[in-house]
Amino acid sequence: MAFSRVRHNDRGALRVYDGSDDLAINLAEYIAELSEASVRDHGVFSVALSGGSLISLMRKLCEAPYNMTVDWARWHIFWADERVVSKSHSDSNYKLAKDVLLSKVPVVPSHIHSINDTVSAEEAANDYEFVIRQLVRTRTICVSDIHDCPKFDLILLGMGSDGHVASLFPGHESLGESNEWVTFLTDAPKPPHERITFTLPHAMARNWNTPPGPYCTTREKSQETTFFYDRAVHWFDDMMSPNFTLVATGVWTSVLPPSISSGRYREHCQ
Ligand SMILES: O=C1O[C@H](COP(=O)(O)O)[C@@H](O)[C@H](O)[C@H]1O
Repeated sequence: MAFSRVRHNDRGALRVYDGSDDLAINLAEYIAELSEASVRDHGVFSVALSGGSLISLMRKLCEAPYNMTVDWARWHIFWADERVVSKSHSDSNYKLAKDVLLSKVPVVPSHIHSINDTVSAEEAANDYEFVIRQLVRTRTICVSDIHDCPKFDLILLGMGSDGHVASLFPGHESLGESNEWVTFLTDAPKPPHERITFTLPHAMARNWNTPPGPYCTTREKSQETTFFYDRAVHWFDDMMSPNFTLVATGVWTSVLPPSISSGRYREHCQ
């Protein structure tokens, strides 16, 4: 059965699927429904992507019926994190999304808000925050009801095997940044070392009374030897906040704390 109808959770949700295909089918349906609801509500669907395995999990959006039924012209695409490399570099999150998804659907090129790849990491982060501020001002991106902060219609976050989401790495000093919406790293533990990323409050709604919008993170891989469960586990409190949906395959949920994997968050999808 499909992912349940889009709704705003009053708590986080965990949705577990049998395998990668099952997850991808349901993720496409979830995104398509959210796109439709957002366009109906305010004429735009603003979505912030990550890189990595998340992008291939979005593959079903290029196929029928979504390639025809989604209102692609209303999409505005952002990146929750990006590696500071040229857009044609194989490490570029933009290139990955372009190759796998964006080149296959009729998104308006000027609605693809990629980073400036010709400047330093610090300049790219400042520049990207400026772009987002302009689009908040014109209400292309909605604004939080209680803060003057962006409220994307969807932020899609993968999770690395070391527990990082966007380019927020467990234990890294950039986690302390709370004034900016976008920050930069020049020493990311995972190469490439130069990156920009939404900050933790921005990406995960921590410290905000009202979460700014729906969040979805995906994990499909099985438990890997490199997965430091104890390093990643501190995210889960943030993740399971209202509006956060954690989408995973059954095999991965074996590494989740029992309170999340079998408890109050779990939604039954079949
Ligand atoms: O470096 C990154 O890794 C994460 C996770 O990637 P995955 O391939 O392990 O799923 C990704 O979400 C992030 O955007 C990217 O910059």
